[in-house]
Amino acid sequence: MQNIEGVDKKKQAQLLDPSGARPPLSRSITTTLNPSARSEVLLQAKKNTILTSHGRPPWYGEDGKHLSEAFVIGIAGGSASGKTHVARCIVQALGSIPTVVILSQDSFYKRHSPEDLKLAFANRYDFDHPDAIDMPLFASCLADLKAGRQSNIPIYSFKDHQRLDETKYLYGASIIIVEGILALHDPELRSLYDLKIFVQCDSDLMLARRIRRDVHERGRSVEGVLEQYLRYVKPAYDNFVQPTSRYADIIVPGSDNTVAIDLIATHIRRKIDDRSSYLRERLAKIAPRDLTPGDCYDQYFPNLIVLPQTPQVRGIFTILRDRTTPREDFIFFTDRLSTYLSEKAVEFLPFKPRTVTTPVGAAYHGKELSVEHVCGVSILRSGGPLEQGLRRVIQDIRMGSLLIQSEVHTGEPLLLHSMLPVCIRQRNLAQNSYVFLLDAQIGTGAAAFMAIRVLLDHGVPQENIIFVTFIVAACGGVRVLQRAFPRVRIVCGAVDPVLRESWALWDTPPPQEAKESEPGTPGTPTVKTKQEAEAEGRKVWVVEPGMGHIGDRYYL
Ligand SMILES: Nc1ncnc2c1ncn2[C@@H]1O[C@H](COP(=O)(O)OP(=O)(O)O)[C@@H](O)[C@H]1O
Ligand SMILES: Nc1ccn([C@@H]2O[C@H](COP(=O)(O)O)[C@@H](O)[C@H]2O)c(=O)n1
Repeated sequence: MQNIEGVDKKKQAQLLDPSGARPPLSRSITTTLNPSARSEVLLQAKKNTILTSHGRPPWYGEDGKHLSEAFVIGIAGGSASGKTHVARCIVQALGSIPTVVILSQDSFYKRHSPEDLKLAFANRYDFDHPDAIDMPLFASCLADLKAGRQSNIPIYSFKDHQRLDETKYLYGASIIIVEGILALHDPELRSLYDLKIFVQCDSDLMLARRIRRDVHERGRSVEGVLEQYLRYVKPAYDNFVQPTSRYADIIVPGSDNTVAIDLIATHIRRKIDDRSSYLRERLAKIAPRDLTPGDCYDQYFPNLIVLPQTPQVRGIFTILRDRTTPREDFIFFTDRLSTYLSEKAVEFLPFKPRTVTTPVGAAYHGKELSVEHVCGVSILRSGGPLEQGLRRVIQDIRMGSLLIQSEVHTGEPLLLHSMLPVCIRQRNLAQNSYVFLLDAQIGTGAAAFMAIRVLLDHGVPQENIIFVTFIVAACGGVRVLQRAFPRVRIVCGAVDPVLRESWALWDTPPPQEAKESEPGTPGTPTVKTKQEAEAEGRKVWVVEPGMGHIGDRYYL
């Protein structure tokens, strides 16, 4: 998932964070964009790029299953009738959108043979006939996206008349707008749409627009455009495109169409209900149980693996839990503990027999990893402190990340960004990949829940996911997590008894600073009333005894 694409990278970075620093981690991205800048960005929306304006709220329920499918709109109409324009205007009119993609039929032109290419460059290839489109691939990619799975769609070059070798990875859209001259032609495609639109436009206007666009953007000559138009485009429009207008729920004019677009946006907004529904709070409060480190975890958490509480482990935790521990010691012992946890986690990878010859000529019957793809994914920012340990245990491991941030006032998780390794992005690889998911602690379990759901959407099997974490709150969301995803293993360093709701202020100073400051001087934490904190702060769930904010203590 990408944020606000369709503008150049520099401008995008400025829009996301005017200071040029890393993306804001404790605020919703919407707050950094002024409305007119966002509106401009939405109108420039690139095709085949996921666009999000304020993060993706949970799209699944407590059982871990999808609550609903993406809402799909199919837009057909003649070439240059204004289909893309209508799609972009809908995106803009939707305003605050969770995640939306404009999927273009152009991506699904079939791969052409050298003979086809010769004809294409001589304007003698019929690109407007339904046979020119790979309809089964089009429908299967759309079905994947609609079901919330990732898809790797082809990239097409109009200048080369050819499908390129690379593909475009798409994931996470809750609204999909499909546009293309034959978007309403194929019955399988039609069955996937929740709303069908046909853009009706004068032929002269379409021709004039097409000449201008093809000359400026697609490297064509006026003569070539006219030849192709008369030979193929116009007849195909009359035979295949125009007749599909009968399937449309709404006919939109190809110009002066703002009223129609507003009506459509209102209709879509009504259909998209808010699905976040305070999942974090429910996870935190479901069947709380006061477990202590002495309890038998197996009974409640079949796949929770806790490090043996040896004096060494307890010693490391004592240093990490101590609020006076200086940062360099905190980093050192965090890295030690994360190495220890990673060693434990690697035990769950499959090994196969391997025999080697030792330097003295004897045979040694040992083991080697029998899995092709292993990677790590950190939940940012607090998963970062576990990376060093994993890298020590598996050299050169590919790492990805998921930026999951709490919504300011509800504390609900929002998926703001995902950067996943290729072995997860490609479904055929994901099915055989093992993934170490890293986060510092599991409190309510909301972020863990979302991250696991993302991996499952990509086809990673539950049994191949190993969640590595320092602390789990016994009475938090871990129970729901294990119930929803019983085969996901959770490797942790300790189980803490308490999880309580609290309000954190934006700029709470680190503990050492707070301790040294005199009351009333800058850096001293101010005691606020609940109302003041609510107005200024953000809702957080605190694990006790815990280790404090592990990401802040490690990085700041
Ligand atoms: N309602 C409209 N008002 C003004 N110009 C439009 C309108 N719809 C489309 N255009 C212009 O016509 C051209 C072709 O539109 P586009 O949406 O790309 O067509 P299509 O996707 O149907 O091929 C673009 O330059 C676009 O800006
Ligand atoms: N190599 C190609 C492939 C397609 N076309 C033309 O594109 C038109 C569809 O795209 P729109 O954006 O206009 O919907 C279609 O009419 C094809 O003739 C092409 O020229 N070259």
